[in-house]
Amino acid sequence: MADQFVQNPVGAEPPMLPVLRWDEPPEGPVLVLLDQTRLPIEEVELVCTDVPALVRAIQTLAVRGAPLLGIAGAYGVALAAVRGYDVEEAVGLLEQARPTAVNLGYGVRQAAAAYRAAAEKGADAEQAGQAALAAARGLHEEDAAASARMAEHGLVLLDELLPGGGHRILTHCNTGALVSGGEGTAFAVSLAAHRAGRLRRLWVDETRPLLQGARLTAYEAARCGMPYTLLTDNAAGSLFAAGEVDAVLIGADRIAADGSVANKVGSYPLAVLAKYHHVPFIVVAPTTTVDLSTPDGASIEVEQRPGQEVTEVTSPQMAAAGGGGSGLPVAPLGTQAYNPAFDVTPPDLVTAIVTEQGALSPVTGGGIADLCVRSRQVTIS
Ligand SMILES: CSC[C@H]1O[C@H](OP(=O)(O)O)[C@H](O)[C@@H]1O
Repeated sequence: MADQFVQNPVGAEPPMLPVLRWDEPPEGPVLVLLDQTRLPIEEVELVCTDVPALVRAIQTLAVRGAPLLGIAGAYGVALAAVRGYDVEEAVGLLEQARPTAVNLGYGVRQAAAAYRAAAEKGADAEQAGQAALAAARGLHEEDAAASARMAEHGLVLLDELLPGGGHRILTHCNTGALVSGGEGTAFAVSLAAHRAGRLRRLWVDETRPLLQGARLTAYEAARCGMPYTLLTDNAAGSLFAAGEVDAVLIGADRIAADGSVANKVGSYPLAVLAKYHHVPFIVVAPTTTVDLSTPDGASIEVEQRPGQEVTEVTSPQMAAAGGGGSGLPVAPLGTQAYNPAFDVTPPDLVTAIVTEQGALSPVTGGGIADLCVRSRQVTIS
């Protein structure tokens, strides 16, 4: 099966992934997603014609990753509006679809605000729907631009922190084009290093239990012809001990006002390892991931996911092959499992946060709030 997807030669530059697009076929507007649960074996499109379908796609991680969730949420409001569904009901469903990534609520609120503003000015439903769609398209374009700027700022920081050429970068989960309107967040920095001839190795954590690293980051790195090696999450420590990691690059789902970072579970242990081994731990995220209304890490709601994701190994291909459930048990039936989707890294373990506005230390660099004021003119209460 793996030969359905052949690794590209080093240096390859494939077309952008069709991660998410708005389409208007004769039967009505739709949101078309690349179904990330089917990757890397199959590249399958998922067509959402209504908000419940999009909510299911978000909750099953067919579409995922903080910045992309914001974009999808905004398009979801537009989909409800142009198809004549209850927009306020759609806003509620979308905002609640997943709790941790602040971008989702931000994108939904941006599109909803555009819809309401148009309606208040006398626009009819179609015109107000188009206003929501324009807001979604704007968010999509802004995120693509932010991705490019984060890649630039991140590579400059890597070169400053790691003079002397080939960087060996450890990454966790997936932070590439599959989470973005552009080429991603942390992955985009690694890709920029690769394009500049300064990526010696990309160490890819598999990222149990949903394997975003093995299934998605390896897929993206292979497409781009990057020198990557997959590892089990519990092998990361031995890489640090062997001196094989020059920097850790990860994304974020929510950054609190004190610089605490919520990200895929397993990020916090990497931050502790990085601190112990004096390795830079760098978070790469757009300012839409910063939530100044969340004061600290303890205030971030961490999504708890079904224990079945831990006690079974599953894939859509297994489900399609038939049989009982879609999963292969790896624990006794009835086993209870602890399955937080994220963990929180305190600011003192974060070397730098790179956004589209630049890089700063959350502890010594003037604080994340200062960075966001410059970028989005947010008011600090
Ligand atoms: C840069 S956003 C990517 C971020 O989202 C992932 O979570 P999930 O796969 O559950 O959506 C993970 O936390 C990544 O770092």
